[in-house]
Amino acid sequence: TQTTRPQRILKAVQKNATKGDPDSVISAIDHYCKHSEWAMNVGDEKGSILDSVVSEVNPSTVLELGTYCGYSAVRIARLLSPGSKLITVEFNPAIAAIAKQIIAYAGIQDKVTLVEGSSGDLIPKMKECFGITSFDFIFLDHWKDRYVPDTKLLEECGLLRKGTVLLADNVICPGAPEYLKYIRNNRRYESRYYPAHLEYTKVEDGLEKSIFLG
Ligand SMILES: O=C(NCCCCc1cc2ccncc2s1)c1cc(-c2ccc(F)cc2)cc(O)c1O
Ligand SMILES: [Mg+2]
Repeated sequence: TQTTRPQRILKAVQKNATKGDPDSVISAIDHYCKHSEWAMNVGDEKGSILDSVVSEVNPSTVLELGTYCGYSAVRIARLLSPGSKLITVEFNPAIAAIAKQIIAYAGIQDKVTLVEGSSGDLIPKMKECFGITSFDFIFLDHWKDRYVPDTKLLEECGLLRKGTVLLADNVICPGAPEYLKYIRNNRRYESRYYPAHLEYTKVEDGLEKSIFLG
């Protein structure tokens, strides 16, 4: 019977990466998606920008919206200091099951909590469920039309603090025009665009970094 793309990505990790070595997991996924089949991981070009922003912020609490196969969760968690936590939200249970295995294979499962469900339902429960007061860093990589409502929800739930950094993937392709309009015209945020390309392609894309000013 036919396997799914996430299952094939997990197989490539198990075949080509070294257990407990996050960098080899990242390389194995990028190699597979460059040479075998495209997949919607943030990829190596935008991933390097993600790395630099995470390293600069050095966050203790991270929220990722949109786990997919766990590629960006591994990228982020491998850079976190001991005691820091990444909470990552995935909508699709079958995909979440693969991501959990890839995160475990990389050996960074102690830093990552993968939650299944929709961001709109889960964000209001973050404080009570995970004892989070606020997030230091948020990576938006889920449904592009959820970027604005979920940013507003994070504000309303008091999950942003002065200096919280939001980094949004795909603001050009597939695109998040309402998000760019919202965040760039909002005096409570200081935003900067990082031009790049859609993962594993020459198509224009980029990341929008926004600092919440309180
Ligand atoms: O849709 C994308 N990513 C979201 C997947 C949706 C997963 C979730 C939705 C949801 C809702 C509520 N709460 C939790 C979640 S988790 C996505 C798509 C492309 C792309 C680009 C060009 C193409 F031709 C075709 C696809 C590239 C990317 O980098 C992406 O991130
Ligand atoms: Mg993306």
